[in-house]
Amino acid sequence: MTPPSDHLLELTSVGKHFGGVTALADVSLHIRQGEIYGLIGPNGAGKTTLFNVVTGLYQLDSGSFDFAGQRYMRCKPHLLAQAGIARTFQNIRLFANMSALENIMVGRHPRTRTGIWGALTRHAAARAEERDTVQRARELLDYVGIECPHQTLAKHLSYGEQRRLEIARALATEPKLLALDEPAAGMNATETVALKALLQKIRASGITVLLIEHDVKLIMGLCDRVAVLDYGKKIAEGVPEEVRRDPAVIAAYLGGGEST
Ligand SMILES: Nc1ncnc2c1ncn2[C@@H]1O[C@H](COP(=O)(O)OP(=O)(O)OP(=O)(O)O)[C@@H](O)[C@H]1O
Repeated sequence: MTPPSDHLLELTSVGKHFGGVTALADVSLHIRQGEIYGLIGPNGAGKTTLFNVVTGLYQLDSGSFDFAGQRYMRCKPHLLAQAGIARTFQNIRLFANMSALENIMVGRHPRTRTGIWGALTRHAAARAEERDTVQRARELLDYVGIECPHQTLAKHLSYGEQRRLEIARALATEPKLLALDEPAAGMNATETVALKALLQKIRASGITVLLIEHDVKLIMGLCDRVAVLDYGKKIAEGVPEEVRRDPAVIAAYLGGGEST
């Protein structure tokens, strides 16, 4: 099935189980080109599992997903990265002892052409590509608002800068879809405001964003549409105001102790 042209990602009846646990049950949703799509739900609702399915870390048990008009079944993470899906993780996963610049350069890998041989023999094409990689990494550091010297080790950046560096590394892959797993987790109010502005800038540049977030204020103020998962099922979807008032959503959060 070819999705309508503005559907960048389309999940159809996706199911995923771990032994007796149903992490995703018959989940169908689509994400439109150019929107910020929020995914919320109580702890254990299946949000990260959905991310892991669409980034190839987990294989789905049933259903299908299409990305940019192509069906992906049993696809490896690096192929999905090449297809244009980039992600960050719930816990920061930077190379702590590499510089901020080098962390971003690693992210360019899916888009480089000369490969390991070229790098080892250092022929002209490989040297030109490396210059481009460094240049693009510098631009991305500026783009996400990291102002420290580029050689600063990742571990010496502030918490908010480390989170933004992860986003820069994901952007280095030139994604069509940027999937962010709780990017505001642990941020203070000032850092969250800066993150919100960055995500708006990313959307304005034409990149579609899929966002898991427990900060409901951020989700409601930022997302074009929101889906709510509960016990692996999609219980609501719509514009933020609609979803906020949905009785099933209110019940799920009150029942789950309103962790968000
Ligand atoms: N690798 C795994 N092995 C076994 N069970 C898993 C695995 N990954 C997730 N689960 C289970 O699947 C369910 C959904 O988990 P998931 O991490 O996707 O939820 P979540 O909505 O992201 O939760 P949180 O907000 O706490 O991160 C949970 O019951 C979880 O224990």
